[in-house]
Amino acid sequence: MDTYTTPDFSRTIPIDKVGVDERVARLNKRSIKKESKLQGLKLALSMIDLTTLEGKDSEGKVIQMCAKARTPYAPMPDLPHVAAVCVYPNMVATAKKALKGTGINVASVSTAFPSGMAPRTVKLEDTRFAVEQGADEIDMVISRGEFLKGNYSYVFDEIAEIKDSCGSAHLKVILETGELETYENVRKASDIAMYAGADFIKTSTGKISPAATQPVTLVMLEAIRDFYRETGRMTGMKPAGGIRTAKQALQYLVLVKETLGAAWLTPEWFRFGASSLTNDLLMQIVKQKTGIYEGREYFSED
Ligand SMILES: O=C[C@H](O)COP(=O)(O)O
Repeated sequence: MDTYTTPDFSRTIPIDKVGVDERVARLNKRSIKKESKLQGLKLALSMIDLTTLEGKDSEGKVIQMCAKARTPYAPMPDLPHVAAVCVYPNMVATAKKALKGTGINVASVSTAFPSGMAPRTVKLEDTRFAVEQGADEIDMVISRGEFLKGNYSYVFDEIAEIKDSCGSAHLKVILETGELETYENVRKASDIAMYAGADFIKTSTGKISPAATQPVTLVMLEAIRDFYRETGRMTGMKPAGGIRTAKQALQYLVLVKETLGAAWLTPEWFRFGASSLTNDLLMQIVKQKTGIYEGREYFSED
């Protein structure tokens, strides 16, 4: 039984913005040596939620993306597969079928993604539909308008209700940090999501700018660390949107290791939400293994 008490969310935890930015800059200076770099690149590949969230998505595109998810680069069949594919609810069944027996999860966005501007009943139905279609993971958005009005109990209750409707599917809660205005709000939204039952907290939908940034991710990682100290419960982290290069991915892994420790450096606890990071990781992996840079044309579209 849980023995912790839910905090008073009207209290604001101050964040030292300069300190956060300086810590990120300092950690970005770490250089990663050859063998650890290869390991880091493969690890990052295994942590990707390979994503397509376009209004023009088709079954064909999703099937193609699932093939890439299973075998990121055919000439190196020993490379890890990605962690999950992330799609709209009406593409879940297609992805589930294409990934049968692979161990790759299907994540579905939900709750009137990306805006979240729909009644609660619609959001619950959206979630139940995705779960019925076979989603292993649900990526919901918080109600940013209610949050910014200070209606924290609304945001908390909504997350808790969506969590209930997920059944055994894991719940990722998207804060859409680019709309939250301050680091203090990012911290508060992280805490609300975790105390309401989030399995993961996620930065962004990828639909508005700025999407994931390293300072915002650090604020969220520190919230996860403090929540773990308080409750003993681990929560996963997913930066998403705008992460396109292997260099960025390795920098994120350093942030995780230094803030939460090695226990979080697995696909169970850390993901990258990305539509086009895979090929840059593959190019760098090939470079590390062979010394040769293959051109982008050698890698299939994500
Ligand atoms: O959750 C993932 C994002 O929607 C993907 O964003 P991206 O296209 O900038 O990689």
